[in-house]
Amino acid sequence: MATSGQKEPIHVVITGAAGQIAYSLVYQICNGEVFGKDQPLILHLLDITPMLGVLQGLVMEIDDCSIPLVKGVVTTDNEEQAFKDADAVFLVGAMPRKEGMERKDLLTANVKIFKSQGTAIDKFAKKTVKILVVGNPANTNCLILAHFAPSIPRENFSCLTRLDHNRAKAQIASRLKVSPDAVKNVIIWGNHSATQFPDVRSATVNVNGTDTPVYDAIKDDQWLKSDFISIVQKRGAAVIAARKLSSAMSAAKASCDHMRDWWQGTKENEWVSMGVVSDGSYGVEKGLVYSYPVHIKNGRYSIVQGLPVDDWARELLDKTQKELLEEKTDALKATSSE
Ligand SMILES: NC(=O)C1=CN([C@@H]2O[C@H](COP(=O)(O)OP(=O)(O)OC[C@H]3O[C@@H](n4cnc5c(N)ncnc54)[C@H](O)[C@@H]3O)[C@@H](O)[C@H]2O)C=CC1
Ligand SMILES: O=C([O-])CC(=O)C(=O)O
Repeated sequence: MATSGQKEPIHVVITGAAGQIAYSLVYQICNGEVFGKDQPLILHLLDITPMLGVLQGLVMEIDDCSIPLVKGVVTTDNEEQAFKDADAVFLVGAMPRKEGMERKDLLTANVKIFKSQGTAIDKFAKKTVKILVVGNPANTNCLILAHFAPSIPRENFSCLTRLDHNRAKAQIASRLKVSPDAVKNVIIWGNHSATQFPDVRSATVNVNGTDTPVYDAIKDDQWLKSDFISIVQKRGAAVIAARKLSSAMSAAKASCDHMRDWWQGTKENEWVSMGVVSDGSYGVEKGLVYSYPVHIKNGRYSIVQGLPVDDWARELLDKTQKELLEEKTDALKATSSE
């Protein structure tokens, strides 16, 4: 029971808790950066049975951080125990890709995890649960999760494209030698894959106190329409080539940005990118998990409407949708054959 004046703890689930992203994620969640400095929480850490010993080490470290907001930690290899009464879920547990692979090469192995976890979330989580899928291929894993959790409202499902969003901001900021927080309203459209469309046609950058369109500030349309897009699309692969492991610190930071904004709201007149269940906006098939620009208020996102789509943009929006439709077919096939 919470003492008077203190909020009740919320139940926060992290899957793949023994892995590398989770190792960077746990502290940021526990210290109040995501759910608020006055929001106590109970952590539910799920991983597969052989990793339970590693989770014990993680719990020792959480204890040793001595963070007042942490009111309990549950470690488990059992999905019912993990998702019971969940308020917020970070689905990180899945195989990462190795050099030379595309994220969709992980589909057959990973999508089964999301069928099983969708079924468990449907039964055991709160109906208000906010779900973020990080494990790749993130959009299609999220689609499968939602498919197997029909009692959870569609707007409670999302996947991570905030890392791509942050990468796009960082590239623009570095080119203009300004701080990344001077760059606003970049968009990642579509799939968290090499077909995504990083779009800065509506983005602005604050230079000497004035918000200026990124295209006017950069003054190099050719770079913005080719190299910039390809750098952001292939950044994950570049990190793997250098580190021999996929992005973890930046993925954890982006996961926290995503959930914090969903929980606490976006700034007035600013949007962020989130993979969400499409309502048909921008000519995308209803039900696909597609990354859009979103505003968030009172814990609910709305897709930013009315942005211009010229022929060049239409082609890029359709190309990434086409890949998602192919992934959907493969994923439904892989999950129906059991
Ligand atoms: N959407 C995005 O922007 C990004 C997504 N990722 C993806 O995140 C996922 C995790 O990456 P890392 O932490 O680096 O991998 P990792 O291999 O270090 O950790 C994955 C963890 O998941 C666990 N796991 C496997 N099956 C599980 C199951 N059924 N239930 C619970 N846990 C399970 C593993 O035992 C392992 O501890 C990968 O699929 C990776 O590709 C990575 C970076 C960015
Ligand atoms: O590239 C990968 O496989 C990991 C990932 O999703 C990213 O870094 O964006």
